Amino acid sequence: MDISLGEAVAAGVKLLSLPECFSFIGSREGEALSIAEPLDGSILQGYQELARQSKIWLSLGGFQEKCPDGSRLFNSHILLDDLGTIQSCYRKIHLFDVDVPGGPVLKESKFTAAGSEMVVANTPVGRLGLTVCYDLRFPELYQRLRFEKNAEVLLVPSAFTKVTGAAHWEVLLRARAVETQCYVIAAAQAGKHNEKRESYGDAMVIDPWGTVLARCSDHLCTGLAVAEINLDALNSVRMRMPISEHRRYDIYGYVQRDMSYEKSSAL
Ligand SMILES: O=C(O)CNC(=O)[C@H](CS)NC(=O)CCC(=O)C(=O)O
Repeated sequence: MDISLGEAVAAGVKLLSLPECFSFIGSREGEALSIAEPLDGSILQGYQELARQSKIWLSLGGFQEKCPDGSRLFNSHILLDDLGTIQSCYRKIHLFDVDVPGGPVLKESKFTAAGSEMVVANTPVGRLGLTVCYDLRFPELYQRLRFEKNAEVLLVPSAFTKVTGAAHWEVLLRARAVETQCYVIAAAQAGKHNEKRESYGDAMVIDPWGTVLARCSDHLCTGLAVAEINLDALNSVRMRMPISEHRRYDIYGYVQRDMSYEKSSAL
């Protein structure tokens, strides 16, 4: 963490995104619940201090946030500003209860409670839409973040399984970027964590045309993918192909334009 943070600061990075399980990845069932803390606990305070010292925004995907009654956790994506203040907290709404073909059987809902709200936040790199990992498979969420809440940059911090990552990771991320005309920033866990868990890796940043601008393609190691978010380029893509105007809101029904979110964006 310190190494990548130092590298990021040296590279002039304004916002650094860390993957799901950035502070802890469990090897035994229920372990995550035993280390879970509320948002004002010491784990997050440490990251707040790092953000403050480094004057950098941090997107912390997949924090094990203890629910108020202590019985479960939320899989939370927290956004810290460059003063270390918590700006937003998104709680993962789709839980991964899946028997992965040729991979593990995972039942996230056993210890995790699902969130129920979409979250966007204005930052120096544009208006962010916060999501986590398995959410990536549910395009309605991204459609609403873009067409209802006017997101410009979609964040998908993840710990994709090796099997599903190899089959679906890049195609899903690029599809979300193209169909929303948003930047996509997808931080990713990589490599073998323990006997049972292995993550696919391949963190990447994608532009609104679907081009992969930067990636950590060595699946076995950690690293930093750095790219520029250019909102002029984003607006040019949107103006030339105005899908937000061509959308048949009248037919879809479930995706309504909320004009209060129309105004952008970068702080
Ligand atoms: O349990 C933890 O420690 C942290 N949470 C995760 O790793 C989550 C839930 S098990 N993983 C995913 O959502 C993988 C999705 C995925 O791989 C896919 O959609 O293909």
